[in-house]
Amino acid sequence: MNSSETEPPRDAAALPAQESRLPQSADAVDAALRAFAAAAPALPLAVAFSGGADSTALLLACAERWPGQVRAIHVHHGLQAAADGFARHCQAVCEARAIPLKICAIDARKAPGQSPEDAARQGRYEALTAAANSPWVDVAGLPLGKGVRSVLLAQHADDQVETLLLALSRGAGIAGLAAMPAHWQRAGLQWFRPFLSVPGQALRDWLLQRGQNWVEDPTNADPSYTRNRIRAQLLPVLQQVFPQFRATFARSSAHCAQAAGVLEEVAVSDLQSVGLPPRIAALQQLGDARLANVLRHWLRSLHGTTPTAAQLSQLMAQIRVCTTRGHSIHIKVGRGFVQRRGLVLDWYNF
Ligand SMILES: Nc1ncnc2c1ncn2[C@@H]1O[C@H](COP(=O)(O)OP(=O)(O)OP(=O)(O)O)[C@@H](O)[C@H]1O
Repeated sequence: MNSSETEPPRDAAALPAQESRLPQSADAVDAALRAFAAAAPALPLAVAFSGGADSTALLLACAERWPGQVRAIHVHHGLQAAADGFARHCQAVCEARAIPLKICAIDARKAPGQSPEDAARQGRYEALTAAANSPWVDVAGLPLGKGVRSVLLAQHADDQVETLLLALSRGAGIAGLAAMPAHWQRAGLQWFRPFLSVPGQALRDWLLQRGQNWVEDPTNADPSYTRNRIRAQLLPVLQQVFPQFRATFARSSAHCAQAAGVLEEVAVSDLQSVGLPPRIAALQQLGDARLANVLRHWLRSLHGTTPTAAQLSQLMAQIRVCTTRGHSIHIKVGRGFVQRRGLVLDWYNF
């Protein structure tokens, strides 16, 4: 969810006629949940519950499938006036179904150089991790034991397409075009996105079928966010020109995810051979693509920084011409500098 003013929860009964149609696409929700259940996620699980349509559908679908094994975590960003209303809505949904809920208030102020969305996302992951890992009580306040083992996020097929288009617009490489993973592990938890194959409209249809309301984040309609412009302007055109775009774009992202895995393996092995810190003579033995790959990996995995395309190509050019003892290298890269120290490259920042 992004920011700003409030809107009352939407009631299925009060929706305009055209939104009340119930196409077969709601079946996509059940199919996705069946596929997710077949992967036997570790229980109990928690759904990251914003109160919006997507996570409301995920929470209810999971609660139906795993009664008594599902919890909800709502992060109160405090960023917009509507935040109290979102939290109240989450409370009401969970109380009605006896789903244990934790509401975590965070102060998602951005650090210098960070976007407000990144600050909110980072704060949200930290809060979700802490809430998931700490003890739970049921709705009557009785202990339910230690933390949950899996956390579920409700991003869907349209979100995945938006992520891919945003990556393309930045000129991202293979790892960026892989878009969002459906499963990963972090901080002792399994994280899942079970709805990545489900169109956003199917989730809304599924909720309407059940007469379940949700909160509409007013910032989702704010055209100053690129993601919102993609949703409002680009996706309808894609739908007309490439009706299967959700599935085919997802397939491309899956190919990229696989290729990114191979590149990572090659980078790990090349970094082992060039050594730490990387030896210049060993780097010079690599072809351009592998040199770029291993330098990116070195900078990201060891120094937590990503070079721009221009910085990387400048660094590579310097490595190539570094053939004399007196040749110095000192280049701004990401959040720091790469410099030559004798036979090796060093990275430092202030
Ligand atoms: N305030 C929040 N508290 C808990 N989980 C959240 C919160 N905001 C987002 N999430 C989780 O992260 C996912 C992606 O968030 P994003 O902001 O992209 O979507 P959203 O518009 O909030 O989705 P939804 O329709 O579920 O509200 C959500 O589907 C939800 O699972």
